[in-house]
Amino acid sequence: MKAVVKEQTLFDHEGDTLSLDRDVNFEIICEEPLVVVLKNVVSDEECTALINLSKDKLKRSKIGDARQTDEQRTSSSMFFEENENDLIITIENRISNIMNIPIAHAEGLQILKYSPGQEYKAHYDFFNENSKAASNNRISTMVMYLNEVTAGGDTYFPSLDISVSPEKGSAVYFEYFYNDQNLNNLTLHGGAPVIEGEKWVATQWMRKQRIR
Ligand SMILES: O=C(O)CCC(=O)C(=O)O
Ligand SMILES: [Fe+2]
Repeated sequence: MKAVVKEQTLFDHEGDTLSLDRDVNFEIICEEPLVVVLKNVVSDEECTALINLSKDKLKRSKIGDARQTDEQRTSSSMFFEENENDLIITIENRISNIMNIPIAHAEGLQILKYSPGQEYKAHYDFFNENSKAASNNRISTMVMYLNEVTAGGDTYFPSLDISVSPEKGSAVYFEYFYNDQNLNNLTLHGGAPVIEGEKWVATQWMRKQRIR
């Protein structure tokens, strides 16, 4: 019989609560690759502030090394600068604690807005091994939901048969820094089309090495 050896994970928290500047509750919904749903990550006030600070700066989202627009991703988005303001500093520090990765490895926080019919088709967050960006590749993601979506907009993982419904202040975390590339590939995921209402999310991507 082949022994099942579990790989080490980045998210290394025990129990079901993280006592940070607020109490964040979490539940592991897949062990390998690790997928975690977290509640109470972002307060109502922070959700509102993130939306208000970004709404006049949104542009049609781009993807890939060439930064082109594509039907793959029809949302609008923007990035905050690192340490852009006190709110961003507070949230980045909380995220860094949750993701268990120093803030120096964090890309700027991205805000995404989807209107009805808009989606982000299934994709990997890590860069293709042949791309330039892969030399300091992404290793983990946390998607935070900033509003209540009336209908649709789930984050889905087709290879894992998992789907997470957006809930204001909650988040989904996953990582893809496994030695076994099959595990990384299982983190294929997408944002399902919004059916009614808007969907606002903040995405944090972490890199293997520092980028700031
Ligand atoms: O909108 C979602 O549910 C997923 C977003 C996402 O996959 C990303 O920002 O990389
Ligand atoms: Fe993604």
